Amino acid sequence: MEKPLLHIQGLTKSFDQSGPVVNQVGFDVGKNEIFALLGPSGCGKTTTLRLIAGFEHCEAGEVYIEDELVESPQVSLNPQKREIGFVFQDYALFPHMTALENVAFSLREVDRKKRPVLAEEVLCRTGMEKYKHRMPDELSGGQQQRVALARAIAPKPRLVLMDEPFSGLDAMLRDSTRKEVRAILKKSGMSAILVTHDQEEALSFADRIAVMNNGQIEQIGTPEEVYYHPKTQFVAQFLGRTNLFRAHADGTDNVETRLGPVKINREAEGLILCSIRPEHLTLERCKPNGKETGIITGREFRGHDITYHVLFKGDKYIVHTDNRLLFDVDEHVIVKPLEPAVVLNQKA
Ligand SMILES: Nc1ncnc2c1ncn2[C@@H]1O[C@H](COP(=O)(O)OP(=O)(O)OP(=O)(O)O)[C@@H](O)[C@H]1O
Repeated sequence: MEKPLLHIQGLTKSFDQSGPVVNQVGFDVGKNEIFALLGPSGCGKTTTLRLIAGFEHCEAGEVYIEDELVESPQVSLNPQKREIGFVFQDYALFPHMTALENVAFSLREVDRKKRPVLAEEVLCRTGMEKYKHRMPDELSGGQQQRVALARAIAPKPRLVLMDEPFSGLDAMLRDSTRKEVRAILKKSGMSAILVTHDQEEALSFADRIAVMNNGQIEQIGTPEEVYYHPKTQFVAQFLGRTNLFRAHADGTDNVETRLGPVKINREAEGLILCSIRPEHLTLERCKPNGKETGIITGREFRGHDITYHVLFKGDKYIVHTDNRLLFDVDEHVIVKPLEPAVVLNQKA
């Protein structure tokens, strides 16, 4: 495998006696890779980003950029020397400078005369050349964010760090800006780390995701891996809706459950906790048969798909179907798995 651009191991940081807020964090980011740190508020994402940037100092662990040690308890390379670009939630553009001046300002290392030409070229790449003479308050949120991105990538940093860059935008603009920013980063061959608490954003924006909880990484994988093959209950629940159930496994990849026999994604033994996504279950209409049938207790119609809430043999299930499977509340159904359930790791 090609050497990673960024390598982090055992990174640990505490602010006070209450224990580490970043605890033994380790991951790699490849060249041209977009990586996301995803987790709930307060789990340590921003602190991890600030440690990479050099705005905080760690008490244990190491950060390497292109094999250069930039952060450890003994080493703390000046943030400017790390060659990192930043994009924050509040854009942080200088209000008294035009878009072009904002971008040119980031090119302090470049000969003064060449700055406007280079700045214009980068604004062009982010589709903002038309607005180059506008002041930040004459631009929409999405446009300001694209100028902020142009400013971050203009000096050709080794890595771009983005902290909740889209959360100030409304839903429609957020989607389109996200797509554009991803395309710009990919076209420029940049590596980036996105910090977000929004799972949909991480799933659609990143090549790989690290799911963080309580200062630690619970799982690293592609969007498909973390969504469809969560390793822990936290990852299963944080990445979207899911159905959890316990079962006794007998060393095979089949378990007997109240749904009947269910396939699991690996051989297991003993009491196990499993997760199955709502879209991996389906419903079949049936005649009422006492406790053997389920009943639809609720439905959420969302146009292209429908989510049903089902009570089946005393357990509640969420089942997600396309809009051709129509049931009414109180109808009798049975719940059937379409895909194997995922066996979760359980903490001892
Ligand atoms: N300068 C600081 N001094 C003391 N505690 C801090 C400091 N910065 C962060 N913390 C604490 O560290 C923990 C992790 O914060 P951090 O900002 O890294 O989390 P986060 O996952 O980015 O959350 P959010 O999405 O809310 O920003 C929190 O409990 C926070 O209160």
